[in-house]
Amino acid sequence: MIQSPVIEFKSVSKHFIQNGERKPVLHGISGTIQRNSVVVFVGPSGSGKSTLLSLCNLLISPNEGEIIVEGKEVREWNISKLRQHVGIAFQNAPVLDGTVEDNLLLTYKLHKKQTYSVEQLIAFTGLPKNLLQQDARSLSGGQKQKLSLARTLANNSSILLLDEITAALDPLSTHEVEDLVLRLNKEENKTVVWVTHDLAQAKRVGDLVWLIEDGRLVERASVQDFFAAPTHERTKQFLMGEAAWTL
Ligand SMILES: Nc1ncnc2c1ncn2[C@@H]1O[C@H](COP(=O)(O)OP(=O)(O)OP(=O)(O)O)[C@@H](O)[C@H]1O
Repeated sequence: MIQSPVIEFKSVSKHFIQNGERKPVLHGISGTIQRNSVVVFVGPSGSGKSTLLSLCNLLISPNEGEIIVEGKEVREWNISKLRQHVGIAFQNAPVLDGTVEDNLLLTYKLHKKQTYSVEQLIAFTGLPKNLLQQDARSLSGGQKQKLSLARTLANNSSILLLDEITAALDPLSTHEVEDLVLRLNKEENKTVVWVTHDLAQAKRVGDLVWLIEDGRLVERASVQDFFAAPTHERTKQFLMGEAAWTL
């Protein structure tokens, strides 16, 4: 398979200023995300996973290093083009006032470009068509996530950044959202970067796993190697620690 990087992190460091103090969060992260892959970021709480994700569509900027998206440094992109190209979804999917259809049409109004019809989008998500006229705020958490993913499809984003998108969902909705993301990956060629705390989910969805600890990329491996044959002692400790939590 031809490897084609869509995101490259080059010695990326990030700190925040909190109460006048410099708080380092990421330390010289380097690595590449290949086109059409599903890369899962795992690691302890507070290790910097969401921060690394948020740098990719410039929700925040790096202090040092570069993030190259499709060959161009993020800060050189036109920001609205970057955010159209690199969609991001969070645990609580935001929906706008109005019907489900209004929510899906908003993307078209913003970008004046329609790749898929509203009917195609709703069919792709597996949501029933009769939901189109329903108030979007009345949807369940799982339905809101599917709507949010449909918006990234409407946007024609080719990279999807997903931050704990199933953390608040029941197991059935979690599996449905996973299936939807994997169809976006396989059928629509979306590259997916997925932050999760759920190692079973990482096994189900990932091609590659990155372990982030204390703002450092500790291990980057195929999902099989990560769980069956991790090379780093810290990965083994992390997996043992997580296994203890889930007993
Ligand atoms: N805007 C901010 N200002 C100050 N500190 C921040 C800010 N955003 C994140 N942090 C800090 O950066 C560190 C990394 O946070 P981040 O959310 O990236 O971790 P994470 O690995 O995604 O954690 P979790 O798994 O709990 O979501 C944390 O200590 C967090 O408090």
